[in-house]
Amino acid sequence: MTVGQLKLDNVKKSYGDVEVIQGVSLDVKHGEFIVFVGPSGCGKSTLLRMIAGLEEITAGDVVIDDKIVNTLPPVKRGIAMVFQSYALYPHMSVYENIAFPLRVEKKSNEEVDEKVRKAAEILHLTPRLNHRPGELSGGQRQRVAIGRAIVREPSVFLFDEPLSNLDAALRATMRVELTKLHHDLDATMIYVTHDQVEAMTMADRIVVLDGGNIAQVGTPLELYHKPDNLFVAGFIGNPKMNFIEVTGKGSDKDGVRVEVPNAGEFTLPVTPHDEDKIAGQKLTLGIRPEHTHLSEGDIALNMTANVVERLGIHTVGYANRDGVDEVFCTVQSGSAPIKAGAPFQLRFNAKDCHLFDADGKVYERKIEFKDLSLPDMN
Ligand SMILES: Nc1ncnc2c1ncn2[C@@H]1O[C@H](COP(=O)(O)OP(=O)(O)OP(=O)(O)O)[C@@H](O)[C@H]1O
Repeated sequence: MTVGQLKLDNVKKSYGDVEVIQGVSLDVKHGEFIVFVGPSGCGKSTLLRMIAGLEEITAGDVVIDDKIVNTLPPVKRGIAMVFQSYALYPHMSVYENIAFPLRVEKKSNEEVDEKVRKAAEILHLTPRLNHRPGELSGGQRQRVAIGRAIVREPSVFLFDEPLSNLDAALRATMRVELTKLHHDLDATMIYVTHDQVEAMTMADRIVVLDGGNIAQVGTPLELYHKPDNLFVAGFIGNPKMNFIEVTGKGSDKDGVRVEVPNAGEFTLPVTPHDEDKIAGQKLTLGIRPEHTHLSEGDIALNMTANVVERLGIHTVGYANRDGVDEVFCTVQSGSAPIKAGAPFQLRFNAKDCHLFDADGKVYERKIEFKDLSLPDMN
């Protein structure tokens, strides 16, 4: 049996009449780094707590290493959880904080010492073992909390927004450290965050949750380039994908014809899933900011820039479309010629567009984005 496998089989959770997890199924393989992401209230923490055994499940099964654990208490599930608040004991040394779960299990002093020192080495805490938590930085405290999880040698690590109390610079450093730790431990990790940069940079696969349902599961680049629906398209990517309401005109072998208000009719290279439901339908065109240009592109929109953010590596412009109630975002590298308050023409190509039906479901693109075929970084 391989350890570190997790399976969720149609798990549900209700509080009274409200179903906050509405039937989630997921297979996690040994060694995967899975990130649950989604807006506040979508059920990320509840799902994680159901896996941990901190929350009863209303229906379905949680299976860890081939064993249904629905009714097992947290300590018997082979998991270890790291929370946003480090929950360290202030009067104990770093050593004793890390040792704590082993002391509870009445392990011998030799075993405790071996495991604590090994964890401290992995986490670069060896020089701090005699310090109290109050003498450590936020990042170091979070590493102590992770050390306490490591010594238990769990099948699955669960993280609930572990970096959200840290400042931006420390978060970036800890992201890299956690990714390395995942690699060094070869452990299965489930990580909850509302920060999509954390999700994109750390995950092998991301689970996007929307209102207690899985909106899509995939590698970061799959979600970025092939979103299944409007929700995922709008959630993954910063700055966000631009959306324009368009009217369906029909379809042929080249794709779906749409009318873009104040710009004209264009054929987008996508495959309709329901040919009858195109003409006259309100559809949504999506275009990523980095696919917009100032000089080239089949589709041209007249805009007025309102805010220009110069970030050095690139410039982000926010603009209103003349005569249409939309705010557009564009990204250019180098020094962008658009100026706040000035009119300009924003252009993009039909081949770079995504198209979503009236229910928000994507029409499959006929052309794949190239970098989707990049080899996996792991
Ligand atoms: N004990 C509870 N009783 C009733 N409703 C609850 C309880 N715990 C959570 N909920 C509801 O369940 C839904 C999901 O909550 P959950 O904390 O899992 O969301 P989340 O995605 O982790 O959000 P956040 O990012 O804000 O932490 C929310 O609508 C919340 O109000």
